[in-house]
Amino acid sequence: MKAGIVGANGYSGIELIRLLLNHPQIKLEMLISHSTNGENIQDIYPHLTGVIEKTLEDFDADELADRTDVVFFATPAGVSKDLLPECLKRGLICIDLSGDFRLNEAQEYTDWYHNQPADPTLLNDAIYGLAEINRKQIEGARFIANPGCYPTATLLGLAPVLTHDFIDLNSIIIDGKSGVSGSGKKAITGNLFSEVNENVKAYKLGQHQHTPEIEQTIAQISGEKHPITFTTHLVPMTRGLMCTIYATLDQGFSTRELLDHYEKFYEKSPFVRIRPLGTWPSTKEVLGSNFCDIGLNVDGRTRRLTIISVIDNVVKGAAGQAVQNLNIIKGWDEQTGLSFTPIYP
Ligand SMILES: NC(=O)C1=CN([C@@H]2O[C@H](COP(=O)(O)OP(=O)(O)OC[C@H]3O[C@@H](n4cnc5c(N)ncnc54)[C@H](OP(=O)(O)O)[C@@H]3O)[C@@H](O)[C@H]2O)C=CC1
Ligand SMILES: CC(=O)N[C@@H](CCC(=O)OP(=O)(O)O)C(=O)O
Repeated sequence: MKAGIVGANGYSGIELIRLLLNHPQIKLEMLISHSTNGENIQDIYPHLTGVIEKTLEDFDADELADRTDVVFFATPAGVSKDLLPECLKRGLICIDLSGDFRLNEAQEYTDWYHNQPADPTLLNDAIYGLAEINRKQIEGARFIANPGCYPTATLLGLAPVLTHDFIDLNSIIIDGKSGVSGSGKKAITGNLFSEVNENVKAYKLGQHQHTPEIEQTIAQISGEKHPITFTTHLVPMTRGLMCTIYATLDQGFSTRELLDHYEKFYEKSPFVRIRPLGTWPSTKEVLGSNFCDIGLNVDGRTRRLTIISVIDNVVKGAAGQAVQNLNIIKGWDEQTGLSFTPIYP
C-alpha cells in the first residue's frame, strides 16, 4: 500500500516517516509540505541521511490519487478541513492528525479553535480514531479523525470507569503535562530554551481546544454530558505527556479491585499497560513507543480515584496511533510496524 504525508516535515510528519519506513505493508510515496516544497527532506533533517531520499512536493489531490492509497494529514488546525475532502472525493483513505474533524458540532470547533469549521456534513463521516475504544467503527473505515494527545492519555485512563458508571461524572479533574514537541516545530517565544528550561508553566486555562473533545467522548462512552476541569502545563522535556486524572468514586472500590477491572478491560489492547499495585508510570517508560501506561490509586479517606496515564505525545498521541488506526482499518495486526521498545534511559 502506498502512503502520502501532508505536513511531512513537521514533528508528527517526521515521526510518521520513521514509523512508516518500518512498516512492512507500506511504501512511502509522497511527502508534502507547504513553505518547504522543493527541498529534500534529508537536507532539512540530517538524521534521515541514508535512510530516505525524497523531495518535498506541493499538495495536489489528483497526484495523490494517482500515486497513493492512504494520506496522513499532519498539518496545523485549519488546513485539512479544506484539503482532506479533495482526497476523500478521490477515494483515498484519509487519516487526519489535526483537530479539524474530531468535534461533531461545528459550533464547538468555532468556539474552541476560533476558526471556520469543516463542512458539517463531513464531521459526521469522520470516525474518531481512539483505537482501543472505537476499534469496531475503525475497521474498514476510510476517514479517521485521530485523537489529540491529551485526549488520548485522558480517555484511555478514564474509559474503564466510564463504561461501568463507577465515578461521579461531575467530579473529573485532569491535570495534563506535555513536553515541548507537543506544540510542533514552529518558532514560538514561549518555547525557547531559556523560557522552558528549569521551568514549569500552566497554559490555556479554561480555553484548551482539547476540552470539548474530551467532554464529547466522555459523553459518548457514559451516555451523559458533563463539563470537566482541564489544566495543561508545559514541562522542560522534548517528548512525553502525563495526565493525572482525579474523580470521585460512586462506590467504595479498592485500588486492587480497580486494577483488576482495568487489566480485564484492556486485556486485548497490546498498547495499554497497567501498572501493578503501588507503582505508577513515568513518561520515560513509554518514550519512542506506542504504549499508554496507566497506574491507579484509590484514597479510601476521600473516596477519590487518581489515574496516572502517560504516552509519548508524538507516537501514541499522534503518528503511532494514526498507524495503529491504519492497521485496524486494513485488518492487519494492530502492532504491525509499531513494536518499538521504549528508549531507556
Ligand atoms: N506534536 C504533537 O505532539 C501532536 C500534534 N498533533 C497535531 O498534528 C498536527 C501537526 O502537528 P505538528 O507536527 O506538531 O506541527 P508542525 O508545526 O511541527 O508541522 C506542521 C506541518 O504542516 C505543514 N503545513 C502547514 N500549513 C500547510 C498547508 N497549508 N498545506 C500543507 N502543509 C502545511 C508544515 O509545512 P512547512 O513547514 O513546509 O510550512 C509542516 O510540515 C497538528 O494539527 C497538531 O495539532 C496531534 C497530537 C500530538
Ligand atoms: C505543548 C503544547 O502546546 N501542546 C499542544 C498540543 C496541540 C495539539 O496536539 O493540537 P490538536 O490536537 O488540537 O491538533 C497544545 O496544548 O495546544
